[in-house]
Amino acid sequence: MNAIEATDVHVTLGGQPIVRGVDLTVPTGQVLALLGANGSGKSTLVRALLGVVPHVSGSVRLLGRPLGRDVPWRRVGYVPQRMAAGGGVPTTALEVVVSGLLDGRRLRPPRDARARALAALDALGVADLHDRRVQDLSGGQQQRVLIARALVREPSLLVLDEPTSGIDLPTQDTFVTALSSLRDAGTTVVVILHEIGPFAPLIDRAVVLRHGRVVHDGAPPPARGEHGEAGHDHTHPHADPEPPSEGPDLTLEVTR
Ligand SMILES: Nc1ncnc2c1ncn2[C@@H]1O[C@H](COP(=O)(O)OP(=O)(O)OP(=O)(O)O)[C@@H](O)[C@H]1O
Repeated sequence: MNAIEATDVHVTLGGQPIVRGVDLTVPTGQVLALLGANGSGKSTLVRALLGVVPHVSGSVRLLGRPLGRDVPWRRVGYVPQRMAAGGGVPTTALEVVVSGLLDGRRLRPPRDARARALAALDALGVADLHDRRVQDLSGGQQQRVLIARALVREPSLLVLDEPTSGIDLPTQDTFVTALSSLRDAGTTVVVILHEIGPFAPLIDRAVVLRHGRVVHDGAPPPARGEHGEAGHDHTHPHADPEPPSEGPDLTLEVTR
């Protein structure tokens, strides 16, 4: 079965065509990197695949079901682009992760929620921060908490939007380790990346977007692509001289 089947997806935001006819079939168990310059439509595409923004035409199936109520959402994990994990509400890291175990039908977390949440935090190397308020954590620590929140669901399909932007190398390595165990468990992963970097050995396939269209679909570009080589300029964080314009661009790159 395919985890994602998207056909001719078009998304328009603010009157502008942002995703322009994307076909994307992701077989179960594949680890796919979605690459492209700032503003090429990567986040918008994954949001449309998950139904967070509507697509104006085309069709999307997730885990065998048409996008909508029939999708087994409990089996889908999503880590959006960097955002304040706790907003204005004082919330501990543990609570954020436990919230990953809640869904519409379940008002109380399962009995083993605490143990599972602690294990997820531990997998990301931040178990010791479990009773700290998320808003007091650094950006990279918050990002790890959000990834733990997605992992605790043990999703069949995990979608990550730039999970490593602004986090340091040791944290990236922790994340690479967490991702490789997911891969070994047969989880389908779609990950938006700026640089393939340490993920190279884990990536089965790379899709590069430019101006809302797929311009490459196949082998991942080299980890440190040479300038001028296919894939390089689309994956480099500073390649696009145009700053991203209006929109919910939440990538506040604190450490860059
Ligand atoms: N709600 C919105 N209204 C209007 N335009 C939007 C909206 N959201 C995004 N856009 C625009 O859509 C384009 C694609 O944005 P998107 O965030 O999908 O790109 P991206 O490839 O993920 O970029 P980045 O690498 O910077 O995260 C950008 O030009 C952005 O300004």
